Amino acid sequence: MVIKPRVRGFICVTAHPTGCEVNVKQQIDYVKAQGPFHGPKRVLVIGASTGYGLAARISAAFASGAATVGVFLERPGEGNKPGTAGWYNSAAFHKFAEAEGLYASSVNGDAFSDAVKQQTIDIIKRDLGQVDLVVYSLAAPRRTHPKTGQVYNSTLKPIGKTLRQRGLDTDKEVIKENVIEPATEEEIANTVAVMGGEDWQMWIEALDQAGVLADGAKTTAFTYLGEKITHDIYWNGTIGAAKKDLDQRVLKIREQLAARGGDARVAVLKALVTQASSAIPMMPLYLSLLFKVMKKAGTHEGCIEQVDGLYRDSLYNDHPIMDEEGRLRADYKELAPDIQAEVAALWDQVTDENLYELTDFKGYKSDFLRLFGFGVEGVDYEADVNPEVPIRNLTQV
Ligand SMILES: NC(=O)c1ccc[n+]([C@@H]2O[C@H](COP(=O)([O-])OP(=O)(O)OC[C@H]3O[C@@H](n4cnc5c(N)ncnc54)[C@H](O)[C@@H]3O)[C@@H](O)[C@H]2O)c1
Repeated sequence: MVIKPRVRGFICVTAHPTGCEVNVKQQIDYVKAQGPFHGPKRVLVIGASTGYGLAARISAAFASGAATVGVFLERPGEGNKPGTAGWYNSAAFHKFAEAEGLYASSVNGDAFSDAVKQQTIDIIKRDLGQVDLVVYSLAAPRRTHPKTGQVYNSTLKPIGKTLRQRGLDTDKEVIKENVIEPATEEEIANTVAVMGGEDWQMWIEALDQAGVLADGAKTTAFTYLGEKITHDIYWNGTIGAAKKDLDQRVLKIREQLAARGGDARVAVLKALVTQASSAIPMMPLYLSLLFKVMKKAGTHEGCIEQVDGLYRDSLYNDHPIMDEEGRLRADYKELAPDIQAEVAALWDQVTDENLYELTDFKGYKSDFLRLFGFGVEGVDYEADVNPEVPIRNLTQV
């Protein structure tokens, strides 16, 4: 069948297998071009199919030669219905890894569940014995608590005040004002339950108890801090409350791993177009402006540059880039004062008419479509493709 993009708000409901494969290949080529680094050899990535988690898996495998186990929640193509981008990315990852003799195994299922944790532990025990790095890169809208069965939904709302903020309607391509009412206490708690650190901690505890964490094992979970422009909706909002929970929980996890020479760190990454971030109000406008300013400054980076840099400059570097809170920082180019000042100065000047001139909305849209394998150079989108693409060595839970 011929697969075309079908965009519904901040999601594209179709994905292109060939485009996704080329995207993965380009990321592999990027990390190889940086040369090998002395990193982890056995890696578990939770949230490994798209965005930052996929980049973490690619860099570990193709630049550090690691065997990888990936956990994700994706849907395969069936009949005339395309699968999700994360499915096709993972199929491509497995194919390229196998071609180079790199071990890869994946688990498709709910990472919050006990069943997926157990299955992952069984695979590690059977095939790798232990892992020396666990990357936690989940971004999920809801979580079923494994012990109580309670379902929590996360929200993206300010805390303590109504937020009126400019934003971009990406469908109609017009500037609009978003008015978002403050979150209730329950909404805050629910968002922390989904995107906070409890599940990360549960993973590390389960892995440790099962004896599959090697001596010296490290773990990292990703966060975003941002600057003034994004603070109301992000750092000081519901999602920020969840991210602050990571900062608390990491202390306990660090203590646990440090006892055997390991370490746990929250890593701060820059804002980018991913399936998770496009759902955040005002992010499309912020990102369009940020891309414009960072591209002009020559400091623009994507997921793979960020994460590959995080490994080399911090996670596997004797002199990591670390802030006073003990977080690893890969976001410093975004937060550079001149970059933020320019974005802030342009913020109120953007209109429907000058959108394409003042901002890099063109780049935003193209990055968004690329997430789903569309608009990728060299791909023939008129050609027939089979939406059913198998992932080798996949365990379905
Ligand atoms: N995108 C950004 O701008 C940005 C910036 C800084 C930090 N981060 C952080 O990076 C992390 C990853 O975000 P992303 O933007 O790469 O997101 P993403 O949407 O691209 O990836 C999310 C991953 O989680 C998996 N997933 C979701 N629900 C799952 C479930 N129930 N069980 C198993 N897997 C599940 C998906 O399959 C996918 O692999 C998040 O913690 C996010 O807050 C993102």
